[in-house]
Parts: sequence; structure tokens; C-alpha cells
Amino acid sequence: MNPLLTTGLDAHRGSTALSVNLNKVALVRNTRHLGIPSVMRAAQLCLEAGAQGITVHPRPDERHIRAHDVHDLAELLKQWPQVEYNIEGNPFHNLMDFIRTVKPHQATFVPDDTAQATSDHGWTFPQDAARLKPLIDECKSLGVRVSLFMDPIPEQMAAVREVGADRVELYTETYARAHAAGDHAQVLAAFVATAQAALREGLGVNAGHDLNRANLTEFLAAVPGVQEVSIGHALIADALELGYTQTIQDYLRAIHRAAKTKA
Ligand SMILES: CC(=O)[C@@H](O)[C@H](O)COP(=O)(O)O
Ligand SMILES: NCC(=O)COP(=O)(O)O
Repeated sequence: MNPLLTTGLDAHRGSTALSVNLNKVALVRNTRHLGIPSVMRAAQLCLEAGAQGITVHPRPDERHIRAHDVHDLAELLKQWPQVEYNIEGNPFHNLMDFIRTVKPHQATFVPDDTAQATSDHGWTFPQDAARLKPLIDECKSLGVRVSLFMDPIPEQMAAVREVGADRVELYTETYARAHAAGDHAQVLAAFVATAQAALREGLGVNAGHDLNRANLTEFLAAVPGVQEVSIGHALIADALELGYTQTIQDYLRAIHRAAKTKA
């Protein structure tokens, strides 16, 4: 069975899927009209390298992912039937239009306001329950799994199940910050307790925000049942840095070819 399509305790039987968030590729692309770096090419290369999912977070101001990217990626992913398409955003802003037209595998509901620089908090229950419920029901009637972006608070997991969501995405920025400061034991314990509570409720567990190569292994080793991590900012930064050597060599070769032509 495709581990991306399982929920709850099934996660214990599979490993964690990596879904690459391409927002930051689009952010650089949007600074000129040349189409580079290409979001489609980035997706293709990530999938050829083994990534199991693609994530985008089309914000209403289109600062990075634009509407056409969401649709172009949906077309591309038809060639990758095992790959999960995860679209994130605020269902009270622009997200639901994409969910209705694209019907991705997963919709991740995030309570961002339009002025936020990036996502910085999860949903709050019971306050958000009544307005979320009809949209969760609609997603499920479309065959789209719903994940709710949540802070690491175990007591909130029962309410997530009651409102009908399939998964939670644990908002990991506090862990990442504590890890960078070298003092993360207490914060990590809150994520462990929240994942345990989610699994007890029969929810699937995703995680994301500021995860990176330095903090990921310890997080996944400690937190049970994480089915998917979505990673963008650090991963795209790493892809740049890991690519400098080959890129510089290619440019130097181009320069040397010109010198030879003149000689
Ligand atoms: C929902 C979440 O965790 C965010 O990380 C988001 O997907 C990233 O958005 P930006 O790339 O706009 O910061
Ligand atoms: N859901 C989190 C995500 O998609 C990527 O977050 P980040 O790695 O860009 O912080």
C-alpha cells in the first residue's frame, strides 16, 4: 500500500515520506520573467531523486507559488501516480478554490492571515471547530485528505478528531529553534506527547516548518508515527549550496571554451 495514503497507526509500519515544498523556487523565479528556476523542473528533479511528495502553499498575494503553478504541478504529477500532492493554505482565503479544481491527495489547512511573512501558529479548538467542519466535510466528499496545522498541544488532538480531520501537521518551528540553540529536550517531549495523543485518536501525523538536515533525524527518531515531513526553505537552500561546486565548474568550462576559441 502507498504509505502516503494511510492514516493513524498504519504509519508505524511505514517510513516517513518526504514532501518537497517548492515555494522558494517560485520566489526566486518570480523576480524576473525568464521562468528560471523552473518550479516544474525542480519538481521533476526532486521526484527523480526519490521525494515522495510535492507541497505548495499558494498564498493569496502570489508572492511565490502562482495559480498556474498549482495547476501545472497537478498535470505533471499525473505522470507520478505514487506521488502525493499536498496543497497548503487558509481555507477561508484562496485554498478551497484549488482543492475544488485540482482535488489533490491532501489539503493542509493553515490559519495564516494574509500579512504573515510565514506560517507561525496552528488552529485553536474549540474556537475554530464550527467554521472548519463544513470545509473539512467538503474536502472529504471530494476525496481529499485533510490535515490541520497544529501547535504541539496534546489536549487539542481529540478536538481535531471530532471535527473530522484525517491528520495533523505538527508545526515544528519551536523544535527547530530550540534545536539550533542546543536546548530542545523539553520542546521535543511536547511533540512526542502530541503525536502520541494524535495516534491514540486515530489521526495521522505530519510535521513541518524549519525542519532541516541537522534537526530532522532526531525529531523522527523521537516522535512516533510521523507519516510525512514537508520541507521547503532549508531544503531549497541546501540544494543551492550543494550545487555550487558543479555549477561553478560548468561556468568556468564555458569561460575556458571561449578563451580557447580566441587562441
Ligand atoms: C505551513 C507551513 O509550515 C509553512 O512552512 C509554509 O508552507 C511555508 O510557507 P512560506 O514558504 O510562504 O514561508
Ligand atoms: N508544511 C511545511 C512546509 O511545507 C515547509 O516548511 P519550511 O521547510 O519551508 O519551513
